[in-house]
Amino acid sequence: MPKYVPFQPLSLPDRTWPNQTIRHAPVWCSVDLRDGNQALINPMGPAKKMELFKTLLRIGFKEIEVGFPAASETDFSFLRELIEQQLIPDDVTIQVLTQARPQLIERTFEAIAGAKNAIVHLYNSTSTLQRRVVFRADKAEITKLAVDGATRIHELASQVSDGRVRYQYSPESFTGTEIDFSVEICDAVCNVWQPTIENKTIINLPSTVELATPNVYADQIELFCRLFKFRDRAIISLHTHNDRGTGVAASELALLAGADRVEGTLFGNGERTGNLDIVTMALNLTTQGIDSGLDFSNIKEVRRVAEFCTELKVHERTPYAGDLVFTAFSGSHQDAIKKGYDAMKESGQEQFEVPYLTIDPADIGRQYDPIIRVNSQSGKGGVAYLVENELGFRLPRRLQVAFSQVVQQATDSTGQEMPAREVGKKFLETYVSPPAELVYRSHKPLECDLEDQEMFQFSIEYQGVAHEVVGQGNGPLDALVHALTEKFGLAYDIQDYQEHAMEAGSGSSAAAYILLKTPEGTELYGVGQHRSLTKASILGLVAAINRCLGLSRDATSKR
Ligand SMILES: CC(=O)SCCNC(=O)CCNC(=O)[C@H](O)C(C)(C)COP(=O)(O)OP(=O)(O)OC[C@H]1O[C@@H](n2cnc3c(N)ncnc32)[C@H](O)[C@@H]1OP(=O)(O)O
Ligand SMILES: CC(C)C(=O)C(=O)O
Repeated sequence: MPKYVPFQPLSLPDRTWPNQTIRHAPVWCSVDLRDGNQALINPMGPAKKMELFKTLLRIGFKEIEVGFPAASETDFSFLRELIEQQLIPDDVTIQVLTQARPQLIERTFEAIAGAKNAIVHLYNSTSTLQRRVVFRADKAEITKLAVDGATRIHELASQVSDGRVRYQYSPESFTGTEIDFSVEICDAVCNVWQPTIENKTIINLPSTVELATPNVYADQIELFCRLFKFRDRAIISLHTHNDRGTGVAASELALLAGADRVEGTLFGNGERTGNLDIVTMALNLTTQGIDSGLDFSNIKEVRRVAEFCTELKVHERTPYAGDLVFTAFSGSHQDAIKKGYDAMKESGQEQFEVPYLTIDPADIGRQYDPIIRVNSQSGKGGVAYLVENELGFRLPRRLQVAFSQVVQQATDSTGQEMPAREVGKKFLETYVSPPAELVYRSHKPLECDLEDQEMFQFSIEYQGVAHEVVGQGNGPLDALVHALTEKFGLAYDIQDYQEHAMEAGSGSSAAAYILLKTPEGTELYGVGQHRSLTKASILGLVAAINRCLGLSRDATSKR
């Protein structure tokens, strides 16, 4: 006998779920305070339970499994506190889990006394393996266990006069149970509970252990729904775990297969590899334009509470919530993201269409600025994005290329990420305020008789000495270049000039980008920023000249 044998899928050649699409959100039930809690190294105490409960309410859950009150005093007294302190909103139903054992069921009803709306959730395991090794019982005995439990629940519920009690039954380990037996036992339980169209029973079909690919679970759900006598009087609920890493996929496919309701936890906390991650599943719906009914607009706060209560960290790569999921390090991704945002801004379109991003981070309370982070794998797009975001400069393409090489050199030499603020600092010290041999103080126009020519006098300092220089040209930049060539022999050619107004918030100033060519043929940018466009241009030119001067200084010192 081999150690591992493949899961035998059921035969369902006329399956219909692959042709379906999800069109609306399921009913959600959070099981954070029960399945999530039972899997913790340190189960939550009353204060943490309360904080998590309140967070679940804020998110918008209307059904919350608050515990297994017959199993633990903490769960019991927490439930009593919720009920006695009237902390459960009228439109919220609390759910409690119990095994099919009379004393546990009785204690469960003591726990929910006074609750306006409660779901009593009965479970017993039904799989071939559990029947054989845990219960050592045949199908009839397992069915009797469930029916006896259901009967006791029905008796106790009929004595409740001050609240509504609904029923839920889970054939635990459903995925390892023959479908006809799952149907048989659920039919037997429903025969006791006698659900109606108005008062449906919840039949929860758990993938207690994920045993096969998600399509197999979908087949199981579809076939169950076809065979189950009470389908029209039942809410079919899913409860997937993530043993094979496909808990979300399994629930999504099973919704296609006809399920109505989904149980899960925030960020997938739960037994072993966890329960279905409700945050991921809900936000997956959001990205399809479907209102999930849950509010994750402040996902950071939800994550903070979940991490505090569970003492488990949300992994950096967790969909939507992880630290790194809105971060692109690699150059081509950064370039594409920047272009995507620019295109959306230009077109003013509503539809969110940015390469590599499935959701607008702002919709879940995350920020744009950490989207792009720069390390030695980054390219011009990301670097330009950061400079624009940090400082408001919209770099011409050639300057993007040039500056990304500057950044690349720095990140290659440190082997470290360069934070956005450092990138901004590097940009300023490289292009806006490089070491200055030449300093511009002021300028004024002079009379000029020549057509299409202007003349200016510039007050400058060169190599620590103040000078007044005069030059003429087709504008102030040209005039300054001529004046400096004439006076100091600084012969640089302007190759490119670009400018733009800086956006509001940057002090409504202008930015100018000057590309100079040295007599040796090297091209260097300088950047100026000032309230006056003319001064921004002159400052950009002076910055570029200082970079050229620095280059020849370096060359001389190396000789
Ligand atoms: C898949 C799930 O997540 S199901 C939820 C599981 N959650 C928990 O177990 C957390 C809370 N549980 C507990 O605190 C305890 O297990 C208790 C209080 C419920 C029961 O405690 P104990 O009776 O002392 O022990 P234990 O859990 O070992 O009981 C196992 C017995 O219950 C039986 N049993 C297990 N599940 C069920 C069930 N759903 N219905 C009836 N009997 C059951 C087992 O067959 C076993 O019987 P045996 O003692 O005759 O062999
Ligand atoms: C009690 C059931 C629903 C359960 O937690 C599981 O099967 O994982």
